[in-house]
This record gives sequence, C-alpha cells and structure tokens, in this order.
Amino acid sequence: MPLTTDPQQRRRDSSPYVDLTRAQWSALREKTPLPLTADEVERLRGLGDVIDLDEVRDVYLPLSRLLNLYVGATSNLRGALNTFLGDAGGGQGAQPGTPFVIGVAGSVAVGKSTTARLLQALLARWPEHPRVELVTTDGFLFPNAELHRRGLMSRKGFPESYDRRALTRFVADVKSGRAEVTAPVYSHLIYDIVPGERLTVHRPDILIVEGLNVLQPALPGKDGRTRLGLADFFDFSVYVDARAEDIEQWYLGRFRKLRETAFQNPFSYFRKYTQVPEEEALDYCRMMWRTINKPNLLQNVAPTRGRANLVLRKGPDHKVQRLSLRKL
Ligand SMILES: Nc1ncnc2c1ncn2[C@@H]1O[C@H](COP(=O)(O)OP(=O)(O)O)[C@@H](O)[C@H]1O
Ligand SMILES: CC(C)(COP(=O)(O)O)[C@@H](O)C(=O)NCCC(=O)O
Repeated sequence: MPLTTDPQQRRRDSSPYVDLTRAQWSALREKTPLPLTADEVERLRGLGDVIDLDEVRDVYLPLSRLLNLYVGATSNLRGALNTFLGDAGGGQGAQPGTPFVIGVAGSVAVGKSTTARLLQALLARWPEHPRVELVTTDGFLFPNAELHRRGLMSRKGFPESYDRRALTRFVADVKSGRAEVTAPVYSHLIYDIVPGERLTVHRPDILIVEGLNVLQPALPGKDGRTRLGLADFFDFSVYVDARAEDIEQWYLGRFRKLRETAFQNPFSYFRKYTQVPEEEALDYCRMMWRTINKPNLLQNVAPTRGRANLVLRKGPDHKVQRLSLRKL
C-alpha cells in the first residue's frame, strides 16, 4: 500500500488512539443492545447525580457496551488459557474467573464519581456481569493525624498523601479472586478516614476503582527496583478530561451547592464556611483550587492521561465532545 502524504492521516496512523467525535461515538448506540427502559431511567435519576439522559444514551450506554465486549473477550481469553494449561502444575491450570477491574481517573471535580456511579449502574444491567462494585481511592489517604505528622495536610490528593502500597495490595487481592477483601473508608463530612470502619468487596464480576491517581506509575521499591503499580491490575481504564478552567468552575459550583446542603451538618469539617459571607467562602475554595487541586492536576494527574484505554473529553457543559480509544 502506498504511504499517505496527507499529514493528518499520517498523524492518525501513528497515534495509539482512534479519535472519535461525539457524533461518531453516539451513532454506536444503534449497535448497543439493552436500550434503557423507563424504569431504569428512574433508577438512574435516583442516583442523585445531575445527569442529562441524552448524555447517558449517547455516551455512557455505548461505553457500557464496549466494556461488556471487553469483559466477554477477557473471559474467552481465559478459556483459551485454561485449555492451553490443562492440568499443568498439579491443577493450578484451570483458573476460575477473577473480577474485571476498571480504573476511572481524572482531576478533582472533573466528574469521576458521577461517571463511575453511572457506569456501575449501566454495567450491572448486563446478564453476564450483574455484580459491579465501586471503590474510591480516598479510603487509602493517610488519616489527617498522619498527614499532619508528614507535613502533607495541604497536599491531600497528591500521590504521596496515599498509602499507595495498601491501595495496590487491595486491588491485587481483589484481582486475585479472593472471596473477601476490605478497605478503609474516607468521609467527606469529617474530611478524614473513619476510625475502625471498613468496606468489604465480595468477589464482584466487575470492580470499578475511581480516584485521582489510579494511573500513576508504580513507586520504586527500597532496592530501587520497579514494582507493580495499581494500573497493572486494570483490565480497562478511563480518563475523564476537560479544560482546567472548566473544572475550576465545576469545583466552585459543587462547593456552592455543598455549602447549602452537606456543609450545614453540625459535624461537617466545612461548617465554618456556612457561617461567613458567600464571597469569603468562595475565596477559600478558589485558594484550595489554586494551591492544591490545580497543581496536582497539572503535575501528577494529567500526565497519566496517555496511559488510559479511553479518554473522555468534556466541554464546559459536562457533555462529552470527543473520545480517544486506544488501538489494540
Ligand atoms: N455528566 C455530568 N453532567 C452534569 N454535571 C456533572 C456531570 N458529572 C459531574 N457533574 C457535576 O460536576 C461536579 C463534580 O463532579 P464529581 O462527580 O463530584 O467529580 P469528582 O468525583 O471527579 O470530584 C459535581 O457538582 C457534579 O454534579
Ligand atoms: C478526597 C480527595 C483527595 C479525592 O480523593 P480520590 O477518591 O480521588 O482518591 C479530594 O476530593 C479532596 O478532598 N481533596 C483535598 C482538597 C479539597 O478539599 O479540594
């Protein structure tokens, strides 16, 4: 075949991604079995997130089909592997299925939690994988007392503010097929790890792991050697992307909403911001964005985008405008 001289075509050929416009992607919904029923639409509304239902149909429903295809293909591959291994190694060969693990990465306030909860609800509708569990990485932040001790209280969300070894061990244990694996729990109300509380994951069909740093490369070991990182246990990963200026607006919008709701709770760490004028509270929020979340986005989170299997690029209205899917 003659090499193309069209520079745009050459760029497309050498990119590891297939780039799709929203229109190209949403056309795939015609090929997606299981359209949403009226009941399911109601149930999605019940998740409590602001979700435009056209967005669910055009973007997230085809995505649930794509993931359903990946789960099926992984299961076929496992079957082939089992046939190959037979009873090699005294019966270790025939491996039962382990959970399919999906990572969801992106900045604070880009919409990771909303995307992850939506995917959980949509994926659970498929008869092949009804049990979908969701874990957020905030449970692996060091408790505030430890962050204070390490001088990291104003670095919450930076890679070093997490117990990365425990997080990787948790996902490795789930991926190994262990019947029960537990994780610590973070509370946004008290802005800290909840002492003594654990959540338990019971060998789901799919585990979604959502957090800022899920695509970070592994830390080197004490001997300087490379070790396995969290992303080594992912079967698929999604990076939710948007302009930093848009994300800042969403961060402020969420803070405004929380100031009228959750922050009013007498136990809320942020209650003090309901007792001062709104502009003063928003100045504090802007400072948090400028000094913590934006630098973390630019220094640590955004550089991991190229490791994702799928990048969802949102516009200022939260609608996904472009998608990049890694070629196989
Ligand atoms: N698809 C969406 N449509 C409309 N609003 C959204 C969407 N996704 C997120 N948001 C809003 O953006 C803000 C941040 O979303 P959230 O899921 O809490 O982000 P993250 O988990 O990345 O911090 C919230 O106020 C949320 O309601
Ligand atoms: C808890 C978070 C670090 C996010 O954690 P994740 O689940 O992504 O690991 C973040 O939402 C946060 O609270 N950051 C601290 C700065 C701030 O209050 O915005």
